[in-house]
Amino acid sequence: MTKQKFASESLTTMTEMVLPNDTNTLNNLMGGRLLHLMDICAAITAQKHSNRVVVTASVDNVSFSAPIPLGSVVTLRSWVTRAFNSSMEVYIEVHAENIPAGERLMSNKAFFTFVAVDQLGRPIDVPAAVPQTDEEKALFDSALRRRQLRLVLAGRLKPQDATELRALFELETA
Ligand SMILES: CC(=O)SCCNC(=O)CCNC(=O)[C@H](O)C(C)(C)COP(=O)(O)OP(=O)(O)OC[C@H]1O[C@@H](n2cnc3c(N)ncnc32)[C@H](O)[C@@H]1OP(=O)(O)O
Repeated sequence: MTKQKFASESLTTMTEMVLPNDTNTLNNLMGGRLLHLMDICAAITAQKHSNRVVVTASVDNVSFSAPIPLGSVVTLRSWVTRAFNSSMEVYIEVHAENIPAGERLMSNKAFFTFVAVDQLGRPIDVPAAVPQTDEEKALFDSALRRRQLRLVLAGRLKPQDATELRALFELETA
């Protein structure tokens, strides 16, 4: 298997129009529908990086700060920020556009974690992700901190073992 891949090789873009079936009673895109689209786009990204079947292991905080009205064009863009052993962190950002009005805003961004699995659902190692641009490098550098935070919150890592978080809060290591 390839030992490493550029982050840009996993770049995925998806574009959808918000239709009546996607909306709530205020004619805005349902949050769950948006999460579904984000999950698909991010999963394709993780597949591109690993060339494996992938499963969603976790989704970090997603905020819905502005409603996305019926008729908007939603563009999702994602790439693998960093790969660990079998898991990959995927960054995804969502833009909503009113094309006739010439308006475009970033509506959401989030980090998903996917795990590559074999045919029996067992985790399997993936290539390292190599960042190239400044943005990719910044997200790569901060990925270990986010990984430790989500694993602590999931009860999979003891807070005292979260070295990056301890350094962030300048806690004593002794
Ligand atoms: C695309 C989709 O929507 S798929 C459908 C929704 N998702 C699912 O059904 C997944 C269900 N969950 C699972 O199958 C399992 O819990 C798995 C495959 C995610 C993990 O399996 P485990 O037996 O716990 O494996 P293990 O403890 O070895 O962990 C494997 C990796 O998952 C990571 N992981 C496990 N849980 C989490 C979590 N909550 N958040 C982030 N990463 C996690 C681990 O850190 C590890 O990463 P690493 O290999 O890079 O170090």
